[in-house]
Amino acid sequence: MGKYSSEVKKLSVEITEAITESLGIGPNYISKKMEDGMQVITVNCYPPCPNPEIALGLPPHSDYSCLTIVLQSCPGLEIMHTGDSKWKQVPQLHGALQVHVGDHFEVLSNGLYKSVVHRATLNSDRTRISIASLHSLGLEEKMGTAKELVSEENPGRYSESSFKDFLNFLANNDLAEGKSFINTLKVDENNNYLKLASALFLSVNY
Ligand SMILES: O=C(O)CCC(=O)C(=O)O
Ligand SMILES: [Fe+2]
Repeated sequence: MGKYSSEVKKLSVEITEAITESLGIGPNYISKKMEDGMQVITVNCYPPCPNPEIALGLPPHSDYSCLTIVLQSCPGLEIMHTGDSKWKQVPQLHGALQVHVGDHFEVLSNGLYKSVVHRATLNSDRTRISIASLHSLGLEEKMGTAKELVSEENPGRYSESSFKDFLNFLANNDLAEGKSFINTLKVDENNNYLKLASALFLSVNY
């Protein structure tokens, strides 16, 4: 398990570098912070369920992390397809890892990367085990939107937050009731329109 954790940690830093490079802010934008950041590993065990269609292993949620790497023993992980809002099963490929973007990369990228809503379903005949490795900045380190991705025409859409802020959210909200951390970070769209309108108004007058 120790070897697995350190290998997925290295992988998370490499993926982080590819993501920030794809955003045009360079591969080293937060790679050091991720290297020094938090890694939380959850080992989930879902026993068989005689009526899997009326129960869930884990309710729909997105992870607070920057990114999450999942290894599953058999199918069960489903992701919400943003195009048609339908659940899609993540196929079981021997030894394959599922990587999904978490809330903090949605914030960093100002919404260019979307946090993946996912859930775990149950099987009728077998126990399912999954190992999820969640990678983020340090416990109290705030993740905000990269200032390079914010402009007057494209205002910041999220307020900053840390892993600790998420833990406080979790202490007061039930994910099973559909409460979503990322929704609490979204800056009021109307507020942004007002800012944009007043900026345009000022520049017209100027
Ligand atoms: O069991 C799974 O495949 C998903 C686990 C998960 O979403 C989590 O631990 O956050
Ligand atoms: Fe998750």
